[in-house]
This record gives sequence, C-alpha cells and structure tokens, in this order.
Amino acid sequence: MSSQSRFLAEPKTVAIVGCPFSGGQPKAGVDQGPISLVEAGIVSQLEGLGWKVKFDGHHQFEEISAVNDPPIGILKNPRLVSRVTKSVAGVVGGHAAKGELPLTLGGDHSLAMGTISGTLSKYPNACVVWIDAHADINTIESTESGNIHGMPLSFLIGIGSKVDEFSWVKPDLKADSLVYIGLRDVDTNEKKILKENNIKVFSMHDVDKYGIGKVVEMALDHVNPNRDRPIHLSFDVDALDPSVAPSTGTPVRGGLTFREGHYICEAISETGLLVALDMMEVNPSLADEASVKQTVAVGCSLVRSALGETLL
Ligand SMILES: NC(=[NH2+])NCCC[C@H](N)C(=O)O
Ligand SMILES: [Mn+2]
Ligand SMILES: [Mn+2]
Repeated sequence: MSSQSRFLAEPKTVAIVGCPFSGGQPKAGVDQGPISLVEAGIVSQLEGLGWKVKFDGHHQFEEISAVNDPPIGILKNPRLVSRVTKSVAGVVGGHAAKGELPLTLGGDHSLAMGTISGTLSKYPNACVVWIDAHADINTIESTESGNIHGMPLSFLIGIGSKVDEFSWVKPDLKADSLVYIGLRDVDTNEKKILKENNIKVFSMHDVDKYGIGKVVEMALDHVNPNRDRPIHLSFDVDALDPSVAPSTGTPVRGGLTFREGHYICEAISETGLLVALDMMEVNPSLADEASVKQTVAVGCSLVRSALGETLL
C-alpha cells in the first residue's frame, strides 16, 4: 500500500461516511447496509491493511427526513434525496479537502450525486468509474420509475431538464470522464442518452468478449489515458451476479463473478489514483440470513481490494 495513493496525505487516511439512506428507491432495508458493513468489521479490516481509519458513527438524516415531500413530476422523495445528497457532498468534499479518502457506505445509489459532487469539489479533473448492472442516468423526462437512484449521473453530467430542488448539483462531470463496467439492464431511454452523449460503456457482453483484464485496461485508457487523473470508483453491489451478491434491491442475472468484481477493485488500487470509493445498494433485509452474510462479506472484501489488499 505504501507507494500508492498519489493524491492522498500521509498518513494514509480513509474516512468512512456511513449513509443509512433509502429514499432514492422504494425498498426498505438498504439504509441498514452501512450498519451491516461496519458491524462486519470493515474498520479493523482496513486498519489491518495499514490505513488510519476515521469513523465516528453513521450520518443521521432525521431532521431532513421530516420534510413534507410530495413528488415533483414523477420524482419520488425529491427534497429528501436532494438534501441528504447535498449534505453528503459537503462531508465527502471536506474529507477530500484534507487529503483523506472518503469511503461512502450506502444506502442507495442516489447518494453518488453527493459523493461525486464532493470529489469534484476537491479534484475537478477526477474521472468516474461506475460499476453497476444499471446505468443510473435517467433524466426527469426519461425515468419510468421516478426512483432517483436510477438518475444520479444525469444530474452530475447536466442532461435533462433542470429541477429547482437540485440546483445545488453542479453539472461538472464531463460525459467523457465517465466509464461504466458491468451494465446489463439499461432502460431504452437510457440507451439513447448513452449514445447521444457518447458515453463509454463496457457491458457484460464486453466482459464476456474481452475478459475483465482487458476491459479494465480499456476503461482506464478511455477516462485516464496517461494514468494521471484522480479516480472516483462508485461500486453498486448489484454489478455482481445475484449468486455472488443476492441481498440487493434490483438484482439482475448475468453479472460479474466474484473474481471479476475484485479484479476491478485491485486494478484500480494498483493505479495509485483512487481518491474516493462508494460501496452501494447492500440491502441486508433482502434474502435469507446466509445470503445477507455473503453479500455483506463481499461488500467488505471489494472495499479491501480497492484499498490495497492483494492476493499475494
Ligand atoms: N442504483 C440502482 N440499483 N438503480 C436501478 C435503476 C433501475 C431503473 N433504470 C430505474 O431508473 O429505476
Ligand atoms: Mn444497480
Ligand atoms: Mn446503481
């Protein structure tokens, strides 16, 4: 780990941002994800890798949750999601400003609106590697579900009509600074958005065709050709096959294997360019006890791989 993390201050510090939040989607339980990951021992696991770990409890969004929040158009919980993600942006940005690596534990993927905004506040030149079964790039016009966890990237890139409530989100992410790996459940409207904006996607078809090693190399060549830009890695656990990570709200078959998921994290770690990490959509109230345990353990081990754990 010692030679890694080109942008971080010494001693290498990871700041855990626990976000028990589920307002970006309809299923209860995803707010327990961060609690389970911490209970499974993620703090001591990261200390074991040589990191100084900052964690002073999960964030509480109670005050914000009290807001009266009728839908805007078909967007569900818009004020709640906006205010929670805005506060997360501040917290993540604050850690990044100090040279710490924010590790955000979700919670649903709408939180990435906050985490990526926070990263960009410190590193305007950061690129985003988004690992997911889904594209999460619906606009207010294109979303069919109204679930904001399917939309964060459209706000960050600045496509679709503006919603006043979300005016705090700066559309600072350029379409060519985003790359996806693992997609296999993309809405028809999203396919159009991805094409129109020329966004680079490595779907499961590409993983099958080229192998994960080549895919990660091509993905980094796209967003980070000189291997000199800070990387924000946003990992939705549903990128993994449901046989590997069953406890998540929108599982889709045909996903990444255990090793493919970990390989991505290891390869990003090896670049020394990682500045922020999200582990999202772990829902410990879905599926049986063994599945929950397995999913939480995989969430922890993906984080460890991204933060420098190696096989040898
Ligand atoms: N973060 C996720 N699991 N997103 C799932 C999104 C599913 C669908 N595309 C939607 O807009 O609702
Ligand atoms: Mn997903
Ligand atoms: Mn997602």
